[in-house]
Amino acid sequence: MTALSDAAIRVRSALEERGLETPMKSNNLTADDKQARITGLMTEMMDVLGLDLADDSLAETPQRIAKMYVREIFSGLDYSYFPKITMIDNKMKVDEMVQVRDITLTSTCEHHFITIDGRATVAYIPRSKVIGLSKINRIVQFFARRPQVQERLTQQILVALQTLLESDDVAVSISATHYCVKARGVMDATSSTTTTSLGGIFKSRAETRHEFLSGIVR
Ligand SMILES: Nc1nc2c(ncn2[C@@H]2O[C@H](COP(=O)(O)OP(=O)(O)OP(=O)(O)O)[C@@H](O)[C@H]2O)c(=O)[nH]1
Ligand SMILES: [Zn+2]
Repeated sequence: MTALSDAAIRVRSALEERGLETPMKSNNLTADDKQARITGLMTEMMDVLGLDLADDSLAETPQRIAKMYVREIFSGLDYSYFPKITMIDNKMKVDEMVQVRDITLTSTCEHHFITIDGRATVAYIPRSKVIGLSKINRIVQFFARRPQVQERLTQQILVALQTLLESDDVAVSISATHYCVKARGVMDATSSTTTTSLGGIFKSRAETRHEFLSGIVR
């Protein structure tokens, strides 16, 4: 088992304290154990659906799905995948908003295990430290790689950045298409959902909120 980074530990406890951690029950399975178990379960599911697992195109699907869940689309359930975070002292005394727009966001709806496809915009006002820009995208990606509801995902990104930046002045907005809405059920192909989480000055000061929200192109 890989030791967790200090950043991962701090972010996890901040989410736990605020009741924002993804509901999980530890089962002490290693990643390999998880892949083996899911492979068996997917084999059974495909069998129940009446699919022929002897077919050369289907034969490896259970293994593929197990690997995809554990190592890719649900890897954010495991804090050993939390990105390495680079912080730089704010020697240049930046005190205006830093905004990263249109971060590609691909997640999975926890109600239907189907894709959520969207974009995130993240902003913060630097205090003593600035964060390496790509780390913002990586934090978004980490929390997106879980079964999610969009509201929790938005909050988790906010709290993770507040914790790392040691500042409340962070804002996150996500606009996304839920394939559980688009490709099944109500079958609405055009609607999208926007969720916003504002902290510190983004919540308390109308101009800052406006500056952030007006930069988001929908
Ligand atoms: N608030 C919220 N709801 C979500 C999200 N993703 C999916 N849902 C909704 O979760 C709800 C689950 O409702 P259910 O009635 O149990 O599921 P369902 O019978 O498949 O419902 P339909 O999707 O309406 O066919 C649906 O309304 C989904 O649209 C999300 O990120 N946030
Ligand atoms: Zn859904």
